[in-house]
Amino acid sequence: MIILGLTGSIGMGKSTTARMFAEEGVPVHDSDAAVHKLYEGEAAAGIDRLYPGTVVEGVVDRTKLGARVIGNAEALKKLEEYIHPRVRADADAFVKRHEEAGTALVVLDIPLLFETGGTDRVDRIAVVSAPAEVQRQRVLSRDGMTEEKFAAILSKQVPDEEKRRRADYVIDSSRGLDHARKQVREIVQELSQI
Ligand SMILES: CC(C)(COP(=O)(O)OP(=O)(O)OC[C@H]1O[C@@H](n2cnc3c(N)ncnc32)[C@H](O)[C@@H]1O)[C@@H](O)C(=O)NCCC(=O)NCCS
Ligand SMILES: Nc1ncnc2c1ncn2[C@@H]1O[C@H](COP(=O)(O)OP(=O)(O)OP(=O)(O)O)[C@@H](O)[C@H]1O
Repeated sequence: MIILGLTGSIGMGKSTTARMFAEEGVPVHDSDAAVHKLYEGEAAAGIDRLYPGTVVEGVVDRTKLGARVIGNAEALKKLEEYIHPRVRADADAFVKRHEEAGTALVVLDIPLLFETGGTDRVDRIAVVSAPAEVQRQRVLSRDGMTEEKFAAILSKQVPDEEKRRRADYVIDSSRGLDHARKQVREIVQELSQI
């Protein structure tokens, strides 16, 4: 089985591209969705202990938690130490399930693939990318996003240029959905033949 790691910096179009892989019939594990799921259940009590006041009615409030950790290196590190091993376990179980089922290709959608040393867990890497100006416009048009928040997040991410350099495939999301879908299809075709 081939494990393709899919990643990209904030606003590069990673989630949109992950959906395209799923539409091609490739099983996709979404790290961010795993975080959401954990925040809605298992991890809520632990997060409430670490960051009192960020859990509302048993569910982690991401805006409240984000306000505590974005731009605060120590707090973010503590959160990562708590949540990343749990997300990794979820992804490992997904891989094991598909290995046992004889699946040929799976995608691990990991926003922080490079930042968290996840590159060893995948066979190939696809990076979703777009020019910095496109990224900036996309991100700043989101509700609740500010220049400061954007800068704080970017400073925690491996630069796009380095990601592109270290990738096996670079998917350009700045030339429309059809263009990206074509690239996704080509990758799926190539990797399904291995
Ligand atoms: C800080 C939190 C609560 C903010 O939630 P919110 O829904 O507002 O934002 P969202 O998750 O969509 O993230 C926005 C952008 O920040 C980036 N980002 C999130 N966490 C991190 C991090 N630890 N380091 C660098 N970038 C990060 C994401 O990749 C994304 O591009 C949330 O991102 C979180 O719990 N982060 C820690 C877990 C994590 O590392 N997740 C990302 C990979 S699984
Ligand atoms: N191939 C594409 N063509 C046109 N627009 C795109 C393409 N891919 C993504 N977009 C647009 O870019 C924006 C960001 O995309 P998306 O939410 O997939 O990014 P992301 O990388 O997952 O973001 P984050 O890491 O912040 O969660 C969205 O508005 C989406 O519609």
